[in-house]
Amino acid sequence: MNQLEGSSLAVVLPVALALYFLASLVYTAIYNIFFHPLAHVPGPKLAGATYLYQTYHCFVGGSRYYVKIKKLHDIYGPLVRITPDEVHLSDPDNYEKINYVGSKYGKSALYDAFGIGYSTFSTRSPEVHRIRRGALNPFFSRKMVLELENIVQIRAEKLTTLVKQAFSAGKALNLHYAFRSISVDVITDYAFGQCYDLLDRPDLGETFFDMVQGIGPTMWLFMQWPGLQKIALGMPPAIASFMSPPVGQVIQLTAHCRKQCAAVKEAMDSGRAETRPSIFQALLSPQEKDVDYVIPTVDDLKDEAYSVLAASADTTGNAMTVAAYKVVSNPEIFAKVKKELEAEFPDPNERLSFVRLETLPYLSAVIKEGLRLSFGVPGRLPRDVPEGGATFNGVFIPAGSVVSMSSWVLHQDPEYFPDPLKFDPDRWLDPKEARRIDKAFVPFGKGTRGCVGMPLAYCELYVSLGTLFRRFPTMKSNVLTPADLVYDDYFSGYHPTSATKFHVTGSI
Ligand code: HEM
Repeated sequence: MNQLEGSSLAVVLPVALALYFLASLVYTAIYNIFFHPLAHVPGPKLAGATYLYQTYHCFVGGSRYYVKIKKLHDIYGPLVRITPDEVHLSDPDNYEKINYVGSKYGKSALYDAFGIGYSTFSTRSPEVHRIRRGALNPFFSRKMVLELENIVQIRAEKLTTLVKQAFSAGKALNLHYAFRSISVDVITDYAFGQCYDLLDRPDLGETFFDMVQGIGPTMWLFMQWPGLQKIALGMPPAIASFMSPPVGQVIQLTAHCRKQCAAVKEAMDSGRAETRPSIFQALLSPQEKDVDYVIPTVDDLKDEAYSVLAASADTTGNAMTVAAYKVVSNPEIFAKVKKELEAEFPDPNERLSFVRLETLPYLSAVIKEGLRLSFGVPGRLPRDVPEGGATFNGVFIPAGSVVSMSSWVLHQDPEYFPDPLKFDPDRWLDPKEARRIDKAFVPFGKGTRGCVGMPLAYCELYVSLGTLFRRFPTMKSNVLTPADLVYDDYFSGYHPTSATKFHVTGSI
């Protein structure tokens, strides 16, 4: 081959590859729009044609595809095709058709993007999930939460100390981070038997939470291009951190979880007892398990630990932040909360027990509004349609397609929540109305795949908020704008890094 032929090949080859790529993109788009089994579902043509539409909204302007999806429902109705293979639903009547106990709807391929395939959270098959979830359930049951309530009470006392220290020094306390730290300290103490003690750090865990938030975008990246995940996570940590700090952080956090799991397994193998049963010990023990239960390896356990940590931190933190901010910044609501708490707990320094706090109707309504407007997981929860397909609002969706619903859409449905963005505890006070609107209230999901940590989350919310409101009745908050309270969706919702964080000031 002479030099001329070599150089023309160097030009022709990339052009040919580009043309091939373009042609296959056009071919796929035409197929998706006109011949795909979901071609009959309404929605923007571009969203049905290519995944790049979703990618654009997940990366540009914060990760806010969930906001766009709600707007698409206003245009297209209760079913919207949001990717070539996925239909988003907005009618609350459909929620329990998908999310019921014993549901045959498995989790979609999106869950592979988390890279924690063994975890109960990411397990896609309903059959395998039933066995894994069965092993996890007893550890997070209400009974167990009541037995281990002291773990939460210790953090409520620490929070009291932190507020007192800040107020007596004339300083503001950053509750945004303090609430998240409570959540991580509780779960690491409760489930791992080894507390991270973020509340004791001078930055209240800010660096830890910045790291967790930094991991977020990689999830969308791996979802869009799954091949990247194996390459990225297989890299030596130092190289990964150099090439992509967030991927380095994923590797670092998983390595940390793995180390904890290995230490417990080693202790169990050598017959050393833990001071208190941990989730690892429970999962490694064959007692009271399904006959098909397979004892997990250390790597499997690491997936479970990582998922429980990630699932609990910002979800609980967001709910506490929204509830507390809305109460403290609204004197009328704050006055009602204080009156109810003072009547039940005349001595502000007594321990406010979870079961007594739960009986207070107004505080309970405040917590429900906090959960409603913090949205739990704001984005969609995608599920594979099982064999036989399914019909939603008269539209048939074939098996193998993905259907999804989201709290962001349901929690703002005006038929259930008039003036939806108003923080209005009163809407929960009439028991008949509360039962009606409960249908569209899904912060924890529902059914078989609903949140396993719900009893623990409620305990944290009641005890931390009840204690704070009772002991600091004159505290004031800084002012947050809607832009400070919006979420970037990385499955958990994260306030943008540039957002002003929730602080309180006051005197003691
Ligand atoms: C206010 C706090 C919380 C909210 C709003 C929340 C919300 C949710 C939601 C919506 C799901 C369903 C996710 C899906 O379908 O993919 C879920 C699942 C899950 N949550 Fe939570 N969560 C909270 C706290 C916790 C805590 C404290 C834990 C700790 C144990 C936890 C552990 C889990 C796990 C392991 C799953 C997966 C369950 C399964 O697939 O069987 N969550 N959570």
